[in-house]
Amino acid sequence: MNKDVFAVKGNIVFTPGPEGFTLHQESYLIVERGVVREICRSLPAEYAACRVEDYGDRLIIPGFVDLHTHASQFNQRGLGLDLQLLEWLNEYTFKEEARFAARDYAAAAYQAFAAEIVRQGTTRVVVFATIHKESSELLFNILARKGIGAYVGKVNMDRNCPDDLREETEQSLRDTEEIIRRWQDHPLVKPVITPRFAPTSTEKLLRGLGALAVRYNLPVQSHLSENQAEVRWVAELFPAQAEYHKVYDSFQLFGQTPTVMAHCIYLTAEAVQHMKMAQVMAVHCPDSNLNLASGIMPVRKMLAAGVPVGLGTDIGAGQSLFMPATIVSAIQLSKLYYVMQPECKPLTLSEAFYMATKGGGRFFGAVGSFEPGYSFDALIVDDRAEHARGRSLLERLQQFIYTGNAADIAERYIAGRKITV
Ligand SMILES: O=c1[nH]c(=O)c2nc[nH]c2[nH]1
Repeated sequence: MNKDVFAVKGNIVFTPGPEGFTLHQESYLIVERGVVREICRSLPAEYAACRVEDYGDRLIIPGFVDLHTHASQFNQRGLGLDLQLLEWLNEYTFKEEARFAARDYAAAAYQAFAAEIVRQGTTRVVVFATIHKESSELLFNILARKGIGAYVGKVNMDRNCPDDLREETEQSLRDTEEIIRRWQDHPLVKPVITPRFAPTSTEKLLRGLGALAVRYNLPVQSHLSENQAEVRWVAELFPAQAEYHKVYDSFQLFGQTPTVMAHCIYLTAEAVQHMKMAQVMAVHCPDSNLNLASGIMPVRKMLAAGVPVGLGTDIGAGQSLFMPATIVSAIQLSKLYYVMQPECKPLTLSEAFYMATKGGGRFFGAVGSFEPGYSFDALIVDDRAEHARGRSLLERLQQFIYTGNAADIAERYIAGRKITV
């Protein structure tokens, strides 16, 4: 039997669409060359000789996709969260990110970050590093060695930030291009163009980054309309643009290549339509939005308009890397929003789970589901505690999402490979 084929056996749960879960009790999932081939109740004769990883009564669910977080803010989790965005950046975040000029500091922080996201069950991550070329490349290397699927962004900033984080524009673009050339063909860890946000970018920088995105056909990540003071500031800095998103769009950084924008709280109907038309993905980061008192993303309106939405932990404005906690926060925040605006129905568990798996996973391609052709990114959840006994698979999943933690995750697979914690 081909060594590239194996099967996992257990209780398989996933969301092919946001409207509900697909459940396969005590079934086999066949993996070939890292990709899901099929799910079946008994092992077909052609696979009789293949290795079976038998997980008994445990749950097998897709690995989580964290669509927005900052590896460089891992060490500052929980700090300064009585502040709002712009003060928090100045008082805490920029000071922390300046420390990544030192290679040893960056290596230790990024090792800790990578170990923690694996432990917490995240199998794919879209992540900000800092402006520093060397330490950003450390992050690429550390994630690649662990076998994690990632888009890593060397951050670009050339104004409105402390001197020790302000790049010379041409150098910033050269450093970015160097990293692109070295990493664009890596199978799992790839570069993403990362202007921090409009206020810390000159037009020249944005123009150069948009040109790189298009020339190398690379995805883009940034922040959009997170905080009201930020939105007003962007209007002052870019008076020629009628709206925040148009700043990015006018420099080919808004859907010309696959794009994720974090937060998206204060958008006009026109901006939402633009996102739908360009299929720009919105990343909902509920913990971050609560902590920095930023506001609530109108998720239901975005979904109804046809905007693709994923979820992000947004460390260090968010406090936890555990994606089920982000799923719960997104649902809870949608319920608060519903109380204020009853026409916006709360998110269901399957909708939020979908956002944290297949919904966000589309940024990586066929990721986040167990349909044939999808990358086998999976978690084995060992929830066989007293409270789970006699419950349905769906109830067990509900309890894991609402009350579980990293200790309940027995194994992790990424692209068919078992990843060690
Ligand atoms: O939550 C956030 N974290 C950041 O680091 C950041 N930078 C710009 N805007 C931001 N928002």
